[in-house]
Amino acid sequence: MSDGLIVIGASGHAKVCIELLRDTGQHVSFCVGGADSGDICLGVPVLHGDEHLEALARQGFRRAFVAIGANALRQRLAAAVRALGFELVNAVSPRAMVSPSATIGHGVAIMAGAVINADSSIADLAIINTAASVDHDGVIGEAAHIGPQCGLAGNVHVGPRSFLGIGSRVIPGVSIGADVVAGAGSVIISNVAQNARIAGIPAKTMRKKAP
Ligand SMILES: CC(=O)SCCNC(=O)CCNC(=O)[C@H](O)C(C)(C)COP(=O)(O)OP(=O)(O)OC[C@H]1O[C@@H](n2cnc3c(N)ncnc32)[C@H](O)[C@@H]1OP(=O)(O)O
Repeated sequence: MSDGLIVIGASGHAKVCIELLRDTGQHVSFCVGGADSGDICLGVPVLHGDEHLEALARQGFRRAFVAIGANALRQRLAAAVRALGFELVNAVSPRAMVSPSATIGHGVAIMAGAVINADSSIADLAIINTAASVDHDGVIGEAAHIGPQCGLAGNVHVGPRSFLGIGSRVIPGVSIGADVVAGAGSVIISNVAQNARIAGIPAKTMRKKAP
């Protein structure tokens, strides 16, 4: 069995995650990217195509991290990787502040400067991006992405696969459904239904594009 770690993805998000993993003393052996990925990602050799995962599992690799920004795709790939027998590790910056009473799932990324406060829960595959904060009793759903510099007040719930764009703000007690997209700088002051696309101050449903 190999101690080395496989990162799925070879993009900008993967670069940040590779550095987080290195910061915690972990060695990334290979990235698995798409056909159009480069050959090297931050010094890590890139294999092209998901079919390489099966071969890596046969070679004894057992630990993986899915570094894909797109939420639904990250969730699908994680299921495939787990089915091959890989364990999903976390990439948590030593420069993040994670409360000892918070619960953190598997395959989670928490970037530098992020703060996760008391009794919060961060589900599998969530991303808490650079300098974002999740205050007390927050609940972040599976494969959700809290963008850089977002500020979530206490008791905010974010559903699975939802994305809050950079610099969004959420007042206390708000519940955001699954698969929501909130534009950069949204100020969210009331509950949001699943699949909604919202933006603005205060955040409102975005106009549909003309066909
Ligand atoms: C480390 C990292 O990089 S992590 C990644 C962080 N990424 C982000 O934060 C991205 C956030 N993305 C956004 O805010 C995008 O604008 C989205 C997803 C909300 C919308 O993107 P699109 O679907 O392409 O919408 P589009 O650009 O066509 O805009 C549609 C309308 O919404 C408006 N709009 C778009 N974004 C916003 C916003 N954040 N706030 C207010 N209005 C907005 C546009 O002005 C446009 O208005 P109009 O119809 O009156 O002209």
